[in-house]
Amino acid sequence: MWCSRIALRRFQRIAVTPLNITGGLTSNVQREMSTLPRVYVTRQIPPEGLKILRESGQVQFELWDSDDAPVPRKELLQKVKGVDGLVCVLTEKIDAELLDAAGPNLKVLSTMSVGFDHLSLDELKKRGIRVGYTPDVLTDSVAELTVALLLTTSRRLVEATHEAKTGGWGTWRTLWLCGYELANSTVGILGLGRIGVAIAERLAPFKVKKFIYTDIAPRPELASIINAEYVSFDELAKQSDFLTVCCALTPETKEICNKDLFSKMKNTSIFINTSRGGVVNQEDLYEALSTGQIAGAGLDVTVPEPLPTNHPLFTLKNCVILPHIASASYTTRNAMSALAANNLLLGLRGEPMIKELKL
Ligand SMILES: O=CC(=O)O
Repeated sequence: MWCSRIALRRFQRIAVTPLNITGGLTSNVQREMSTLPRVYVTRQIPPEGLKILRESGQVQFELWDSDDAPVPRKELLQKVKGVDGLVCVLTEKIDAELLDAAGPNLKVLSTMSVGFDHLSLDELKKRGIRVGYTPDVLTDSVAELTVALLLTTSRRLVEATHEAKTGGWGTWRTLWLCGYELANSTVGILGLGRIGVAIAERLAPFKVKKFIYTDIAPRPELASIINAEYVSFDELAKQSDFLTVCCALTPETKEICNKDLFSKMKNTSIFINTSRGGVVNQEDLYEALSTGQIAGAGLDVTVPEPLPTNHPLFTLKNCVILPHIASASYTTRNAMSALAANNLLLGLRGEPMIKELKL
């Protein structure tokens, strides 16, 4: 608790608004600044990124000075008019309408996310807009959270704390709140990338027997790090005791986890998703969980977000739902904001970004 208070205070000290940037400057400096590239930042991003933008002397920026709610679409469409650069987060849909509103000055988009399903890549490419994103810096945090969610789900921790708090804890019982253990299990990874490898590395000490994965094609270099075997999609479903989804959301992976997959899984298996909600058909998942087709699911991502509190998935004891927090550690979110800021500045200078999407 003390830790989060200190972090919050630090955040409040460093955070700047557009007013702080220009406030107190001489009119000469203000005139000079008005020739700098204009940037709109769609969220109050963590302090490291703001500091980099502010101290760069390279841009003038304005931001939606809140982290509580996304900038309303109407305001966003107004604010992006004529900007040279845009820093966004994953709640902003960057589509043809927005890019048209921004106009031809927009040269660089920098998203503070590893996922890019909120971006219309074709539209960005058509307009020659370069795109930065934030992979790698969040890998550890996402892998840690995935392991936490997996254990929470498989060992029924939410149910257990609820029982303890609400009087359900009677005598010690032999099969009460039993779950499934990682020792001697097969862990399947759907979409093997940096994050899948990092998850497997963390799970291996739990004495997992075997790692398997599927992807568009084998990825031997990554697989060799964790000694994972490439299998078909069907085999992944059939063999996995724990199936963790790590793929990006693309037209090809949309709702790839549906009744076809769930019907092939063991009724003792646990399904975990920390990638994007759109890869799952939630009605099929509800069916699989409520009929006992699979044992449990842990989801950090859903469609929509936030998931309405009256959504049927919330009624299931064997479904643990988190509010999209996989990368939510102070270190990681600051690193993401710094990378997003640096990508933007490099892009605006016409230099290679640290992490740039190939369009
Ligand atoms: O989900 C989080 C991200 O894409 O960074």
